[in-house]
Amino acid sequence: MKLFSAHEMRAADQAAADAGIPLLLLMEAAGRAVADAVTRHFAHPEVLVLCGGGNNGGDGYVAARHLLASRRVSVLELSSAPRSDDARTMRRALLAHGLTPRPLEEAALTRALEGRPLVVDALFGSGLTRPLEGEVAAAVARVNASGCEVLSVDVPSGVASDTGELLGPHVRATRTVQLAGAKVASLFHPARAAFGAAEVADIGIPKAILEAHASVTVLSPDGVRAHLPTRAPDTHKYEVGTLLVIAGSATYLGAAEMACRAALRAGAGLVTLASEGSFPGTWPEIIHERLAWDHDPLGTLAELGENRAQVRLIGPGLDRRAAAVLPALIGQRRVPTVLDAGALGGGDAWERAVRDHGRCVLTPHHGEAAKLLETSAKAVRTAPLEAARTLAERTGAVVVLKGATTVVAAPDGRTAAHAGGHPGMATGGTGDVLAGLLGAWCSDEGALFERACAGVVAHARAGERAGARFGDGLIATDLIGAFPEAWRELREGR
Ligand SMILES: NC(=O)C1=CN([C@@H]2O[C@H](COP(=O)(O)OP(=O)(O)OC[C@H]3O[C@@H](n4cnc5c(N)ncnc54)[C@H](OP(=O)(O)O)[C@@H]3O)[C@@H](O)[C@H]2O)[C@@H](O)CC1
Ligand SMILES: Nc1ncnc2c1ncn2[C@@H]1O[C@H](COP(=O)(O)OP(=O)(O)O)[C@@H](O)[C@H]1O
Ligand SMILES: [K+]
Repeated sequence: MKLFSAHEMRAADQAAADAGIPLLLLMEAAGRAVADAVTRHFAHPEVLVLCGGGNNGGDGYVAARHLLASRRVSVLELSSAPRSDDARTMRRALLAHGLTPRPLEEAALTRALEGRPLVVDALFGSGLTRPLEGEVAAAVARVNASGCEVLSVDVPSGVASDTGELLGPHVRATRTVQLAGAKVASLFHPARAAFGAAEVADIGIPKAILEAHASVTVLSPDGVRAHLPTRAPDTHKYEVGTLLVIAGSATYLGAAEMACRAALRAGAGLVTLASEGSFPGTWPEIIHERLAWDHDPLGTLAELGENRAQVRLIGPGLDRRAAAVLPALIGQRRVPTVLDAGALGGGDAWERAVRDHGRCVLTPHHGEAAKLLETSAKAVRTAPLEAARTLAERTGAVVVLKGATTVVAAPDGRTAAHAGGHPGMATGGTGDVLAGLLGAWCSDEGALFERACAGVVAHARAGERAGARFGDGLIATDLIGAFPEAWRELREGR
């Protein structure tokens, strides 16, 4: 599935029109899809349709017409007459069926809501350009306070479709029927919550046109299945990918250990942890190479054979003293390299090293991305797709921008987003687990973007499984425990 900005959707509409499918046809299909969703999901005998002055309102008139056959329907419209020819045409068609819209005024709305109808919200869609205010904002507040169930058309009115940030007053929908494709706001919090259950309706724009106009893929288990690592029956440990983890410090040795354990559970052939200090060794499978950050760490690491470091992960719980050698460390081996946490150093030399390397995967959370982009975490949260793309373009690396919705961006512009997981994952160490499993899965250097996408979905699935068991009290190691089953489910299409 693809994710659309308002601009991309308008361009797709235009391309459809140029190809011979006029907007009026799309609007008819849109309104029909909304009426079908009402029939499928709601049993209310009474439906109140609220129509705005744009094409979103046009969809509302169509839905009202189709619902007349099975429900008691009333329509309240914003006092401004429909602006587009298409919406006007649909309004006339409704009149021809004997239903006359009435003005959306306070008294009329209050009366209509008393009958506890299903409300179809067709006030504003992707054309919203500013926060709702005055009478419209008051009407939306009244709908929200009524306790009535609401089905929004395309976007809950008042939500700006291109960002997860909320502009101002908005409808809180029970369900939203998005037209032709998912909207950016439906994937990112806090706007995502306003959509309720979100679905996408096909309104007859040819698939090729939709594909050509969308730049972001919504990740799904089905979408990443082809990129899950598989192994031949006669393989050996040096063939499936060995991982060198350069991580840990006196305080954060646990981060390094969790990354190593996750990598082993994700199928790494051999995992070597290079860190200073003694390592508890509770997982005897992890090989420990001692290094001293003050005594030629690069020399120590250089002595490790090539076959022990087909992929590197640098960063979880990394000792602060590593910062001084970070650019040289990144450049030391040309193998796929995941840079997490302490290895997301930033600065000119770091950025040059990452760009020159050319096979890096960066896994910042919003705060780390803000530091790398020299902006605020709020700016990253407002435009995470743009932030991930900019960072990927600047560094030439695949960027995994972590959050409740995670964005994956490749330097060539491919972008994907995933909204899975569980709120319980907001706990220390879950990022280390992701870093470890990406380390295990990024052995295919020709498919770093695809493998990163698969890793993000599998990590989120493990979080969902652990969340179902432990709720908000899940801890990072629970994810490692849940990972094998999550991986199996994805492989088997469950
Ligand atoms: N391919 C598809 O997906 C298809 C989509 N279709 C449908 O079209 C919808 C987009 O339609 P749209 O462009 O006419 O915009 P829509 O949201 O109805 O109206 C907004 C209008 O109101 C105005 N306005 C903005 N903000 C405001 C505010 N705060 N307070 C007051 N006024 C405000 C603004 O005008 P302005 O005042 O800024 O000049 C604007 O013109 C889309 O969501 C979907 O439902 C289908 O019909 C066909 C195929
Ligand atoms: N509310 C949430 N819903 C889903 N996933 C989440 C949520 N909060 C955090 N995550 C995921 O948990 C991980 C947290 O990573 P990070 O912030 O680096 O934690 P740490 O550094 O403590 O390991 C990321 O993969 C992120 O996508
Ligand atoms: K709407």
